[in-house]
Amino acid sequence: MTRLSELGESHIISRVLTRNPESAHVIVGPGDDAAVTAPEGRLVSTADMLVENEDFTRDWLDWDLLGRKAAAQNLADVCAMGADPHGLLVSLAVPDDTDIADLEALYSGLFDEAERAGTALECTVPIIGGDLSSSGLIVIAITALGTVREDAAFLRSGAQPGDALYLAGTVGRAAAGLDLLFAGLRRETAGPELRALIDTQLAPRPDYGALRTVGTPSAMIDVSDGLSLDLARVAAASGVGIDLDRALLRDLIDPLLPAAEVVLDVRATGGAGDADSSDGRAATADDLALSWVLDGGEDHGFAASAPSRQDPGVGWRRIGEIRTGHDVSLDGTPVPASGFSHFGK
Ligand SMILES: Nc1ncnc2c1ncn2[C@@H]1O[C@H](COP(=O)(O)OP(=O)(O)O)[C@@H](O)[C@H]1O
Ligand SMILES: Cc1ncc(C[n+]2csc(CCOP(=O)(O)OP(=O)(O)O)c2C)c(N)n1
Ligand SMILES: [Mg+2]
Repeated sequence: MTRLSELGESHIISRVLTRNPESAHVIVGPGDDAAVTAPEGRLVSTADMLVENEDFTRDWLDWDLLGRKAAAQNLADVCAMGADPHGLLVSLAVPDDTDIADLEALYSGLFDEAERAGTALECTVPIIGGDLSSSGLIVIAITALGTVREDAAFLRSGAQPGDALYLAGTVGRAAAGLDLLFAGLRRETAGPELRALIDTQLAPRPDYGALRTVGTPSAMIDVSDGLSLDLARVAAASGVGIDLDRALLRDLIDPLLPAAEVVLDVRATGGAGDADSSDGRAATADDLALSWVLDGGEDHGFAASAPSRQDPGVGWRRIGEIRTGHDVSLDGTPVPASGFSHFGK
């Protein structure tokens, strides 16, 4: 083991960046005061961080998966705007006794996810810079840049009554994985079905390719905080109501039932269990699975509205419709916006 405190900063940076892909649009990459790149079209920028104890715990830390998650949550935001990712700025604070091998694993996860997005969208996604600091708690803050053709960005504000509502990827699986982790399960010991849910929490895999098949959506959002909260944002931005169809959510709910049984069992026997769950009162496996699907966001599924006559394209499933009004409902019954919020409200 070699601790970071035994190495110099520039040595650490060059070690972790050995896999950084060559990219024609990068004129000056990591190593100068700032990066110089050549974007084509309009610049799209977003930032998202992962903070120890808020977004993950040391207890279930896997550095490679943490890197994948950090890249995925930023790339999902850029791509949900309809943009091609252009590059990542990676700012990192870690304890100075961190093993360099762990940091290399983190960057390997970042590069793997950036490559997955690049393959889906036919572009190269390099790391163009960042910052490194020492801290008791691990914090990874990424700024992702992308480019989009003039007037081609997908916004939250264009949904129209009568449009259909579609989802690419999943919702609820990462929330199920989180409750399994809080219930004491670990990916190393869980069976394949529950392990897949834990893996979605630890390293979500957004369906970037679906953003190529979507055609022209009237509105789009990356579901990071849960359908109930994120669709309420679309409803507010578009001045519409949104009705989810429970029958169309069945394919998302049913695969979560075994995990819901496990979590309810652990809670019933007084184990850890609901340290962070938003469902509070779920009494049955079906209620709990539904609450994961409505309020669980970290899968980074994409929700989009489009005229219902428009073919939804490969990777998209219909989950509801846009109507007049201003709230989100499930089969006509209002759904409270109780997705995730860092400050509790
Ligand atoms: N500290 C901040 N300073 C400025 N803008 C911010 C800050 N935090 C969030 N925002 C902006 O507020 C909006 C909502 O943020 P957030 O809920 O994190 O969005 P998302 O779910 O897409 O990541 C975004 O446009 C984001 O850029
Ligand atoms: C230890 C721990 N507690 C709680 C959560 C749940 N959680 C943390 S962030 C988040 C939502 C998404 O994160 P956010 O920073 O809001 O992403 P953004 O909306 O900005 O993309 C959820 C459900 C978690 N993953 N790990
Ligand atoms: Mg954010």
